[in-house]
Amino acid sequence: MIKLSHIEKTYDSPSGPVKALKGIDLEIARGEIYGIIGLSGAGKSTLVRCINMLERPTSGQVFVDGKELTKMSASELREARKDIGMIFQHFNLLSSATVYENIAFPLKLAGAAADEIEKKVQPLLKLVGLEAKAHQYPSQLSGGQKQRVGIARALASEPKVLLCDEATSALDPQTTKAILELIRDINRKLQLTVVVITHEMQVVKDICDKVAVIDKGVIAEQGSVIDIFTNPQQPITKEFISVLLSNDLPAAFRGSIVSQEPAPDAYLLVRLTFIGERADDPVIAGMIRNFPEVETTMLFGNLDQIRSTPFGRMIIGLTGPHERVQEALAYLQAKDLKEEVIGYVHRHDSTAH
Ligand SMILES: Nc1ncnc2c1ncn2[C@@H]1O[C@H](COP(=O)(O)OP(=O)(O)OP(=O)(O)O)[C@@H](O)[C@H]1O
Repeated sequence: MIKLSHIEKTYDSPSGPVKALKGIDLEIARGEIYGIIGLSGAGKSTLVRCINMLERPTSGQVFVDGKELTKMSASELREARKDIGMIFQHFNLLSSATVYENIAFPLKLAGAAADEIEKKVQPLLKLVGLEAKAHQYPSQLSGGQKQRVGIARALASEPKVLLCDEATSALDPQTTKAILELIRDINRKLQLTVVVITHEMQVVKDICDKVAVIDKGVIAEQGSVIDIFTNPQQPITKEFISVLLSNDLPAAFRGSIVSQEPAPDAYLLVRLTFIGERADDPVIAGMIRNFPEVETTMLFGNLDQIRSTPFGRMIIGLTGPHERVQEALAYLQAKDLKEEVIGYVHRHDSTAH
């Protein structure tokens, strides 16, 4: 649905050229919700603005729905942009217009008649849950309601693509959840392709099917959200994920020295990640049964979900004869899960006294 081919964007600034995008290749399939995550200044806004040509790339090609936007004339582009709706962090509503008028605005601009506008705006008001607010002004609305107006307005021209530029960054966590749910609902109902620009991994986790991590104008890593979450490759990706997944040691071990060498009475700490149906597998029970000489302590565990895929994380501690502990570890390694050896650590909490 969207194809970016070697996009570069260089801005001229008083202090010299700024290379905001340095060769971006990206493909987004129809109906997908695609996240683009990056730190401030990474180039996210530039990238999303290149998709609808609000910003013209310095070089490279942009295709939306098979049409190359980068070679269109201004009038062709105006037409093509009807396929691309956009919502913004600060909503960008007309303060002197009512909710109804804001939603109707793009239709009015396109020269639609009042009865045609009415026919389109009413269902949109219903879709975003603002029927009762049609005649209020933006100043009378909450942030979440303002973004609902932004979404309805973006959908008025029946686009195939919705671009969301930090659309929930100005909202509290609860309102963010509700708006993300609405976007996903719309994605399903209208088969809309959605691009979500964000600096928050939680947003990616809650709504996106795929994600690209952008860093200093290049794509550092991209893939399905579940793969990126469970097997991040780049340090920047790991950093984004670490905000959501605590990599702290369990309290009883925090502050202790982690060694890769076995030591008497030390626990071998192992972090396990279970994905999908494997999340229910009785792997630990099997290990305990097979290695009765190894004492297994469950130190941390949580079960989460990414889209509809269960995703479990656990830290266990193994103690016992060195050989047996190594065999137990090998047993885990042979199983279909991700394991990461943290190292040998001594407990320092009260239970050790
Ligand atoms: N109009 C402009 N003129 C000059 N430089 C610009 C312009 N717009 C953006 N830049 C620069 O391009 C780089 C990428 O900016 P961009 O706004 O795309 O990043 P971003 O990831 O969206 O960041 P943020 O989340 O802070 O908005 C930055 O170094 C920025 O300073």
